[in-house]
Amino acid sequence: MSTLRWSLSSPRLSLTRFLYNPTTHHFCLYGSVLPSFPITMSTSTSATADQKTHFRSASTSSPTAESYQVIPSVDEMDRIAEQTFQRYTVSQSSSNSIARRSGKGVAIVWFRNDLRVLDNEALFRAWVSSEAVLPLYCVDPRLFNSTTHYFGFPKTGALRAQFLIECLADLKKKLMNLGLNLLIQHGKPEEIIPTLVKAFGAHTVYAHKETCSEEVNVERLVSRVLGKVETSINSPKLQLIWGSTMYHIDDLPFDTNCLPDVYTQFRKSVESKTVVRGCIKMPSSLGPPPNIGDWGRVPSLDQLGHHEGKVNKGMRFVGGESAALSRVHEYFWKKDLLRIYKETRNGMLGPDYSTKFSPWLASGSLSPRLIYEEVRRYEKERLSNGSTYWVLFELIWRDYFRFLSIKCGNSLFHLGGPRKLKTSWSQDQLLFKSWRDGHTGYPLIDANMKELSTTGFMSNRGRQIVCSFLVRDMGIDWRMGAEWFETCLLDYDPCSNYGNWTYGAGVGNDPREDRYFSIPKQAQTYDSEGMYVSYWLPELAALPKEKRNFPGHLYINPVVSLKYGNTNKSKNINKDSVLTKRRSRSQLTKIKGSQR
Ligand SMILES: Cc1cc2nc3c(=O)[nH]c(=O)nc-3n(C[C@H](O)[C@H](O)[C@H](O)COP(=O)(O)OP(=O)(O)OC[C@H]3O[C@@H](n4cnc5c(N)ncnc54)[C@H](O)[C@@H]3O)c2cc1C
Ligand SMILES: Nc1ncnc2c1ncn2[C@@H]1O[C@H](COP(=O)(O)OP(=O)(O)OP(=O)(O)O)[C@@H](O)[C@H]1O
Repeated sequence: MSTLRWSLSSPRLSLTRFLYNPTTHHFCLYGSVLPSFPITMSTSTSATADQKTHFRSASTSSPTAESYQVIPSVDEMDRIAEQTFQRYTVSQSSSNSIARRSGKGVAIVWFRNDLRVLDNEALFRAWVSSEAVLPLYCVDPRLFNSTTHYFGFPKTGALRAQFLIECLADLKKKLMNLGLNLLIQHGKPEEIIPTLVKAFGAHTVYAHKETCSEEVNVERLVSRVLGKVETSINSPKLQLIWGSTMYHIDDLPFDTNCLPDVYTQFRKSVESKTVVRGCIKMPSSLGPPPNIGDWGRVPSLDQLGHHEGKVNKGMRFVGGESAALSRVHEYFWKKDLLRIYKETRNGMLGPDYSTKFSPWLASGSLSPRLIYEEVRRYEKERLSNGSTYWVLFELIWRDYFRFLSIKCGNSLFHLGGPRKLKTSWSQDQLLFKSWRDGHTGYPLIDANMKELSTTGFMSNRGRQIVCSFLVRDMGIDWRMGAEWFETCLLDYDPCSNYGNWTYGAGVGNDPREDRYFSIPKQAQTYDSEGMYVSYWLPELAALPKEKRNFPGHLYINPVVSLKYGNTNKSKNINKDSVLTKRRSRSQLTKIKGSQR
C-alpha cells in the first residue's frame, strides 16, 4: 500500500475543493469534491476488491461523483497499531519504565465497554497488583438476546453485534501478543465472575465504571455476590475504575451533581481548570496468564442472535483497537484531514468529512486521551488551528453527556427528560415505521434512515435532522427514535444517545428549547446538489441535481407536512404542499388519538 503524506500543498486536498456557501458560511463536501479525494485512486492500488468499499454515487448524471473507502489490510492495520503501541507502551527493561509489578496472586480484568489494551487503567492496575492477570469478557444475554426497554426493538442490532465480534477478536489477539489471552464466557457477569474468583483465588476484579442504571445494576450485583465468595484470600473485591472520558471525573472542578446545565459553562470551566491526564503507559508484556485449558471462542453472529451482519454499501467499520488506531493514523497523519475538520465536519457523504472515531470510542477500543495526545502531537509537529481544537471541543461534548448521565440518573430515559416536561407525544406506528424504514417522502430523511440501517452509522448532521423531523414534524415520542438508534448505531452509547435525543426533543437541560431543523434549508445548505440523497436513493439520481431533494410527485408523497411549511421557497416542493397539508391534517388527528 502506498504511504502517502498529505499536506495542504497537496493538489488533491485543498480547501478550494470544498464548496463554500456564502449565505450560510459553510463549506460542503459534495458534488465535484468527492471524486478528487485522495483515497479514491492513490491508495486503492494495492487494495483488494474486498477492502474497497464503494462509496459510489449511483448517479448516472454525475459519473465522477464517487469515492472509495479503503479499508486497510489486516497487515497494514497491524503495522500501524504496532507503531502506536511502541509510542504508548514501555518495556520492562527500559530505564525510564514507570511500571513496576509488585502484587501477588491473580487479578481479574472484567472487560466491558473498554475493549482495548492501550491506556486501559483497569488492565494496568490488575497487572501491577498481581502475579497473573485473567482477562475476561462475558457475553451477557441482557445485551444480545434482549430488547430495548419500552418499544421492544433488538437491544443490539446485527451490525453492532458484528462490530463487537471484531472488537473481541482483535482484543484477544492483542492480549495474546502481550503474553495473555481473553477468556470469553457466555452468561451474566454476576454468575460467571464469582465462580472464576473462587477457582483462581483471585483477590480483585478490576473493571471500568459505567454510569447508566442498567450497567450500574450489574456492577452492584457483581459486587454483592463477591461479598459472599469464600476464598483462601479474604473478601475479594470489585474495583471500579474511571476511564471513559477525556477529562477524569476526579479532576473536575465541581461535583457531578453540580454539573453546569449549560454545555458552554461546563466546557469553559474544564478547559480553564482541568488538565487532561496523560495516557497510562502500558507494559509491553503482561504475562504470564493463569493456567486455563479452554479460553473460549469469540462468539459467532448466530450466538448473538443474528444471521447477517454485512455492510455492502456506504461506510464499513472494522471493529477493534487495531482498526481504531489505523483510523486515527489515517485521519490525522496519512490524509492530513485534521487540519480541515472544522470546515468539513457537517458533511454527510463519504468516509472523510469527520473523524468517524465514534464506534471505537463507544466500544472502548479507542481512548479519548489517546486522541487528545495525538491532537497535541499533531499540533506540535504539523499545525495548530481551529480544526485541531474542534475535535477536542466535540470530545468535550461526549464527556459532558457522560457526566450528565450521573447527574440526571434515569430521567435521561424518561419521556419528560431531565426537565420532567409534560408534553403529549404520539406513538403512531405507521408514521414511526415510515421514519424508521426511510419512506417518509422527504429524501433527506429517507436517505439518512437508509444509511443508518445499512451501515449502522449516520453523520451528526443527519442525526440532528432526523431527530428534529421525528419529534417536531411528526410529533412522535422521542424515545421511539432513541431506542431505534440504540438498536442500530455502531457507536451507541447511552449517555451520548439519550443525551442528544433529550436535547433534540426539547426535554434536556439545553437552554435552546426549539431545535427545529428545516428540511428544505438543511437540504439546500448541506446537500445542494442532491449527491447525498441520490447515493442512498438511487431512484433520484436521474433527476436534475436541484430536484433531487425536492422531487415533488416524482417521489413518495410526504407522510406529514412540515411544522413550519416549506420555507426554502423551492418551487418544486411547494407544488405539493397544499395537498400534503390537507392529508397530513387528517393524519395528525390520528396521531393525537394514538397517544399512550
Ligand atoms: C440524536 C443523536 C443521537 C446521537 N447518538 C450518539 C451515540 O449513541 N453515540 C455517539 O457516540 N454519538 C452520538 N451522537 C453524537 C454524534 O452524532 C456522533 O458522535 C458523531 O456523529 C460521530 O461521528 P464522528 O466520530 O465522525 O464525529 P466527529 O465529528 O469526528 O467528532 C469527534 C468525536 O466527538 C464526539 N462527538 C461529536 N459530536 C458529539 C455529540 N453531539 N455528542 C456527543 N459526542 C459527540 C464523538 O465521540 C465523536 O467521535 C448523537 C447525536 C444525535 C444528534
Ligand atoms: N445503558 C442503558 N441503555 C439504555 N437504556 C438504559 C440504560 N441504562 C438505563 N436505561 C434505562 O433507564 C430506565 C430505568 O430502568 P430501571 O429498570 O432501572 O428503572 P425503572 O423502574 O424503569 O425507572 P425508574 O427507576 O426511573 O423509575 C429504563 O428506561 C432503562 O432502559
